[in-house]
Amino acid sequence: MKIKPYIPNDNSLAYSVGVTLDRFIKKKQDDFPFASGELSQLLRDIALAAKIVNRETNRAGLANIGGAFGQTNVQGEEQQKLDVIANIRFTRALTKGGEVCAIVSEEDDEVIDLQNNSGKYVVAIDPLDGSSNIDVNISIGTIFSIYRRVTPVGSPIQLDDIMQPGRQQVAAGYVLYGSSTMLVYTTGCGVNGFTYEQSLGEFFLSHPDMKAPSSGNIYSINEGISNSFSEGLAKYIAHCKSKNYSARYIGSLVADFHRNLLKGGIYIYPETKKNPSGKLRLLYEANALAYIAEQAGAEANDGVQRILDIQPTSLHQRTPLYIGSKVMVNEALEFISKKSIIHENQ
Ligand SMILES: O=P(O)(O)OC[C@H]1O[C@](O)(COP(=O)(O)O)[C@@H](O)[C@@H]1O
Ligand SMILES: [Mg+2]
Ligand SMILES: [Mg+2]
Repeated sequence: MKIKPYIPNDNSLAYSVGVTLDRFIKKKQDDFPFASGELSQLLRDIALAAKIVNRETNRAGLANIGGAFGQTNVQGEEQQKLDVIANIRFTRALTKGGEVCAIVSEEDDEVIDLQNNSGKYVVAIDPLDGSSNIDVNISIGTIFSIYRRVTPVGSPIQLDDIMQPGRQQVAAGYVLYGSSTMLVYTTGCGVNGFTYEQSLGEFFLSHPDMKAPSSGNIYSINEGISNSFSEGLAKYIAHCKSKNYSARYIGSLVADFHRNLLKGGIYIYPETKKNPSGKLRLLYEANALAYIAEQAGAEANDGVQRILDIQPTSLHQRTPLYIGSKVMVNEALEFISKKSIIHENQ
């Protein structure tokens, strides 16, 4: 009996489909000799829920799952049916996965204690980002942050497990339900993007080792709230216009962030009269994207400090957000800090 060594056949008839997310996670796990596989499983649980939510978003118009749910969440925002569906799907997947002890969700007033004290991880999640765009078929997303609990496994969860600054994330990412569906995440060793191949039901590595351009010519801000812009910010926006930068604003944070991460640009949601601390939420929007941004060579700031250094004090606290290409964020910060100082001295 003859035994022959396997020689990869790169015959174009059977082109390689690429690296699946599962295989990528496994390989990354092998890079960490002490890895126990729990974080890998947690990432798989998130990918599974993302596939289900992707299916729901794709058929939202058909299956009567578009539109309002008829309740408001703790932010006072009217919940969309898909907000609620996505919240159930992610919470269920994380519960069944068994790696998580607590969840902080945009759609739940309180911390969800999964009664699973053996769970090592805490997840903060925005199940459906860009809710105002659900019914008009514009890209929407999911945002997630993962922390290792700080109290001993087996003991009841404590506030310290939840109120961790963003720099303590062990993983973070987002799902973009757009013209294609992508999952982009980091575990602190760079950022990788995976595209969902619907017919195979698999995420495949499509954007390895993503790096943000250090600068760009895209600025993303809701100019409809310009009455609230500080003098410095108004000057910065005028500066962007004087440089003929392109204004791009989808109104879905994940989609605006993703575009700027690939092409170079800055996304700004400042403090406003309506939201003196900004609109976006620190624990399940800003922290995750800030971790991704920094891992891709970009930056994220609240106008004064690095987002990842903010010590959380409440579950649904908001923060101003200046995020994107390094040069552009620093330029914007210069404008806003300079103006306010001048203000004070006058
Ligand atoms: O309509 P506005 O005020 O510009 O706000 C848009 C921002 O609000 C959000 O929709 C808030 O997120 P949610 O949809 O998860 O509540 C962001 O995605 C988006 O960037
Ligand atoms: Mg959101
Ligand atoms: Mg949301």
